[in-house]
Amino acid sequence: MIQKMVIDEIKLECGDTLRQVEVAFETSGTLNEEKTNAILVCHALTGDACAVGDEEQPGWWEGLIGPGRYIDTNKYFVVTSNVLGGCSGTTGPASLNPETGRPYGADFPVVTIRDMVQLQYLMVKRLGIDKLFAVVGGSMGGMQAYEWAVMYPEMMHLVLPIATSARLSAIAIAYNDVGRQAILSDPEWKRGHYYPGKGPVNGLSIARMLGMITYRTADLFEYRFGRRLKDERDVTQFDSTFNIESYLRYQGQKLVERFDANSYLYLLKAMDSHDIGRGRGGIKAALERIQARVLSIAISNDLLYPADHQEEVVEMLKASHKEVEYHFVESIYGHDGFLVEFVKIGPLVEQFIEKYNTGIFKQSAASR
Ligand SMILES: CC(=O)SCCNC(=O)CCNC(=O)[C@H](O)C(C)(C)COP(=O)(O)OP(=O)(O)OC[C@H]1O[C@@H](n2cnc3c(N)ncnc32)[C@H](O)[C@@H]1OP(=O)(O)O
Ligand SMILES: N[C@@H](CCO)C(=O)O
Repeated sequence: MIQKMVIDEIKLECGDTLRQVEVAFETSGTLNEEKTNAILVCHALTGDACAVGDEEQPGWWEGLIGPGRYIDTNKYFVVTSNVLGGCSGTTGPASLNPETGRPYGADFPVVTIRDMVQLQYLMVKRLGIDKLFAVVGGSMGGMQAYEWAVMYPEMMHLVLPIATSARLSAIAIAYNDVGRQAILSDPEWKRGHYYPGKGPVNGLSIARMLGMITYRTADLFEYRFGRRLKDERDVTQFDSTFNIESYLRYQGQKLVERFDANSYLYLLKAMDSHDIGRGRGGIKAALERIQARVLSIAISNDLLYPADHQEEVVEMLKASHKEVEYHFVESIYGHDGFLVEFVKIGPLVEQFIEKYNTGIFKQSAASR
């Protein structure tokens, strides 16, 4: 079940201060008496706080987390929150600005991955947790996991960045900008002040279509759709549609129904700004701060977060004598493998966290 808390204020990297910040979060499992069994899960671009879910709403990582699953909620207390700037319960551009009583729209301040993590830190502290057992996340969630380990090195024992990197690649920034331009050039964007209207749904839908191409692979599309047409029309007809086109359009429409275009723009910007070395003397210097043991997982054919970028970070961690484990997972999905390949990723996550849990936390009687 999704809960809410309000954080009085947060000072952002851009210099602005946000007040009365709402945070939507989900908890699963039981926090032990010593408050040592908490795992924070960070979500990707269009994710939300519903990672584990319940009977009413499936969670986007329910294949990985739950009772008796790879991250076992009979043992661990799992917390997930919607990110700052999001549109699923946490304060974002569609929220009411307490100073004007109107939605922020494009007046919402620029937020970074570091700002998201700072808000999560305030939430975790409010929950009475002084040290997390682990922080885990995929994609933009993995960016947050890296930032957690750098910003609050004493706050966790383990960090598990998956399908991500320490800095956003040029190709990912490039794709982000095409998505952004699709939204900005939609006349319904109205300079970001389109509420209570639906806003630039066409632009957002096109941005998602492009996004989906980057989250998957050519092999997957070839295997699933090939050159099959959606209906019996001949390919020489102007309005003939290939199955892959119909699939992408469907995915575009589906996102429009659950996501706010301004949030999409702000989260893309946050991803673009992601570089753990920014203002810290470079990535290697930033990694020096990390105290947690690291499990890094890369996925084959990840167009946005190529394995060699992740391997580069792993080598830097090793050179700094950090404890780090690295795995390369083969997947026809490419980047989105982190949302699908539970049978491959799950055992790696489980073995890593179970290897270190002895002595770090004692299972409370209630959770045995
Ligand atoms: C970490 C995060 O927070 S990210 C947020 C996670 N995102 C979500 O949970 C929502 C987005 N969902 C997804 O990205 C995917 O569903 C995943 C990754 C969870 C699973 O991927 P897949 O099993 O490959 O699903 P896929 O991408 O093929 O989509 C299937 C949908 O496409 C539809 N579809 C398939 N082929 C076609 C076609 N030719 N034409 C139109 N629609 C099609 C299916 O009917 C199905 O519809 P439904 O979603 O309404 O049931
Ligand atoms: N499917 C993921 C891709 C970005 O990691 C999402 O929609 O957030």
